Parts: sequence; C-alpha cells; structure tokens
Amino acid sequence: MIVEARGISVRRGGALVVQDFSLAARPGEMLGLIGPNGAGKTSVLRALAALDPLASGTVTYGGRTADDLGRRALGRTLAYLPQSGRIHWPLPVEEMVALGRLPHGAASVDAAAERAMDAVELTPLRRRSAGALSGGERARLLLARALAVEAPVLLADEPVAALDPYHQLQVMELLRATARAGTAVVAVLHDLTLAARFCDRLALMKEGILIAEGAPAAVLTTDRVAEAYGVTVERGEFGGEPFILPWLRHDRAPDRKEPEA
Ligand SMILES: Nc1ncnc2c1ncn2[C@@H]1O[C@H](COP(=O)(O)OP(=O)(O)OP(=O)(O)O)[C@@H](O)[C@H]1O
Repeated sequence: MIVEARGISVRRGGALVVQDFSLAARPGEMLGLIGPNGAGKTSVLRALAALDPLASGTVTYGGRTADDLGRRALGRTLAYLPQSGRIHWPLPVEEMVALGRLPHGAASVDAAAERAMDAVELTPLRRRSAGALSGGERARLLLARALAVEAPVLLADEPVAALDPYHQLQVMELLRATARAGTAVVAVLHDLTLAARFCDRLALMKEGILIAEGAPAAVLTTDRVAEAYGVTVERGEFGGEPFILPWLRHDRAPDRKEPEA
C-alpha cells in the first residue's frame, strides 16, 4: 500500500515545524527519513501515522485518508514505532508483543506475535517483565510489537538509536526484509552509513523542509551533508557498499573539494 503525504504542514507550539512536505512510500520499499535534530522528522512520521492534525495538506493510505479508513482499519493499515518508547505496564514480553495483534482482534500470543518475537530474538525472554529489560531489549520489544501488526505500512522512529552494533544490523536487516516482503517501511535514522546501506531511497529534511530526495548516493553528497548537518564526512566503500563517517564539524574542517565520482 502506498502511503503518501501531499503538501503537508505541521504546526507545533505555534510554529510551522513541517512546511509543504510531499513524499510517497511504496510497498516493497525502505525509505529513510534523515536530517539534523529538530528538522521535523518525528513530526512528519507522526503525521504519516495520523497522530497529529495537519495545518494543511493530506496523507493518504492507498488513496484513502485516515477518516475514510476509520480507526479500526487504520490500526491494521499502519504500525508505528515511537522514538525511545517508554513501557508503562509491567506486562510480560510476550503479552506486550501480542498487543500488536489487537487491531486484528487477537488478544493472545498468536503465530504473528511469535514470528515478531523470534525476529528480534526476544523469545528466550518472553516471560520476563517488560519493565526488567535493558534499553536495547526494550527497543527491540517495541519493534516486535510493531512488527506483530503485520501492517502494510511500518513507520519506525529511530529504531536503532538504543542498539549495539550487532542489533543495529539485525534490526536494519529485519526492516529491509519486511520491506522486501511487500511493506512500505519509513524509518527515521541518524546513522548515515546505515541509511545509505539499507535504504532504497532517502528523504533529507532541514528546518521543516524536504531539501533532497532520491537514491542514497544522490542525496548524501558531501556538500549536501555539510549543508544539512554542518559536518564534513569521510566516505568509502566496502564490498561494493558505501560507508559515510561524520568526521569534523563543518566550521572546523579544512577547505576541500568533493572527490570526482
Ligand atoms: N510540543 C512541541 N511544542 C513546540 N515545539 C515542538 C514540540 N514538539 C516538537 N517541537 C519542535 O518542532 C521541531 C521539529 O521537531 P521533531 O521532533 O519533528 O524533529 P526531529 O527531526 O524528529 O528531531 P530529533 O532528530 O531531535 O528527534 C523542533 O524544532 C522541535 O523543537
């Protein structure tokens, strides 16, 4: 299912924090939403999840708005993984994951919940209270709950921020596999190497505006990263895949030209 934002603006605390933003995420595609702190990524993701009112523009799911779909259908259409989600109830891990099945009317741990728990390697901890997990385990639990929805649209806000390198790769592989299985995946990311390596397309925001969109190599030029983030990067390739390391804050970088492609 295509999720599409057309000319959306979002107001927070009186200010327009997203302005005239248009973007479509397609089934089978992993789309990375990137940009510096405060650029408006979470505001866009929340708008795509129909969590906040829009100041202008529309968001549609397969051509239908959230109102057209209604709450129940919307709950099956999209899964939303919030940024650094807190866990408020001391439920066992498996029951937390099973909450992802509520939109489907399943209240217990069914096959989809088992699949999701397995995918993030939390099955061994299934009876542990969610309140007794480490930060990274909790992040994977919340991802499992989102995966358990098995929705055609998955919106993930900084899904790897709390994770160690092994689990960062695990989660990025999992998100890409979820996309390949036909889901439209939108992930907010700060790690430019993970974004470049795992996303099919990137959307780069700065100050509430989409400043670039396209294939990772086309978006993450040295000049554009400098413009958006104020950093100079070192870049290279390993096994045919790019890596990009933020190296110096821009005001401290020596002058230099972008290498020829
Ligand atoms: N409740 C609020 N009231 C006023 N301003 C807000 C509110 N929530 C967010 N903002 C502002 O909106 C802007 C966009 O915030 P948003 O969380 O979307 O950015 P972000 O790109 O996700 O940032 P980060 O990378 O730091 O998570 C920021 O300037 C932020 O200060």
